[in-house]
Amino acid sequence: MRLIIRDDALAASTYVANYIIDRIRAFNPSAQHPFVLGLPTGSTPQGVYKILVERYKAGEISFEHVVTFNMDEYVGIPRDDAESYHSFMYKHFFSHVNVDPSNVHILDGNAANLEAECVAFEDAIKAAGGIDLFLAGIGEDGHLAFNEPGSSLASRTRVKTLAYETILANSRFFGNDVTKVPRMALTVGVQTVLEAREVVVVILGQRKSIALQRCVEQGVNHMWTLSSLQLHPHPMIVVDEDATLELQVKTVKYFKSIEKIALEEGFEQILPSKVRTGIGSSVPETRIHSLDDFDGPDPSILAPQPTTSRLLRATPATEYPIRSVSPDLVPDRMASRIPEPNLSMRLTPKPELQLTPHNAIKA
Ligand SMILES: N[C@@H]1[C@@H](O)[C@H](O)[C@@H](COP(=O)(O)O)O[C@@H]1O
Repeated sequence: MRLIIRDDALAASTYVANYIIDRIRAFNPSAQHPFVLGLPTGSTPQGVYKILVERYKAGEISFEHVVTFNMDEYVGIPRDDAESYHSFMYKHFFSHVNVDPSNVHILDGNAANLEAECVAFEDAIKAAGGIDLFLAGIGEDGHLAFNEPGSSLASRTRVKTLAYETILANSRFFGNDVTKVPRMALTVGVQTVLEAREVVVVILGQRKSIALQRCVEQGVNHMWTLSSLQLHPHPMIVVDEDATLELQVKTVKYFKSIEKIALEEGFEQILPSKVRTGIGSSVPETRIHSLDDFDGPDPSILAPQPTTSRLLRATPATEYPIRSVSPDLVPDRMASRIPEPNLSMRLTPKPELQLTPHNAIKA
């Protein structure tokens, strides 16, 4: 995991926007081989969207061949409601850049069959070749998308009941009236996020600092679903100083030193090589089970998915660049490292030559 710490929200957002732009440019997307970007909503990513829009307007990046998948959407509020995630995305991003509307995928929280909508969303991700970079934010309880505490770490896109804390936190967008906040949402699952080739999470402000601490310094735990990122091969969390308030000083120092050394060595992040190089490289075969694959008696029950990414497993491990080869540890006995003693230098004389009271009298 990489944890990038910047002084403030603007610096953190700038880092993330530049990072996404660099990735898209390096990928060199085309209509046949578009860059697939997962996107979040919330107040946190607004700074990133603002910078992406500015850079687009300055002619520095094009989203023409970028396919997008949004993480989540409320159930039951009209698509054109000011607080729907459809409205959010068009207001903050899509209406300002050259994303092709047919490349935009946002879950429909008003679909007649919500479960079928979720299955179709997973299928659309699969058809697009999987997500290249999933950008995300988190809730104060460490939720990723709407994967609330207790969500299965093997979950996929589904209907989710919102935790009361989330309803309370999001009521600020609904005139601070908790009764106006939708109780349900459609959300990608934890496993859907983990299958992206790269995951970048932005965390800003003191109110997210406990969640960051739980997810970075403690173990993988379904009560803090962001912690599942520890299972991903290429996760990056970008934070401002305030978000680090609950971290140990040594954790902060460690991640800062890692970034410094990486920069000195001339690289920022090593990625799976072939899958990242865009045009000309083959996209690994994606095998994600869907309801169609299930031929048992009850199609609503899917076999548990493994926690490791099928997409990433599709790429042979040898295609991942290796930073350095660490020599194997050969266990040895400490004694073999100690030179043979020089007997003439012994501090304790030979016992037989030692003058004891007994042989002193004899002498
Ligand atoms: N479903 C979204 C999450 O994807 C988002 O990360 C979270 C935090 O939002 P904010 O950035 O406003 O704190 O809000 C909602 O719960």
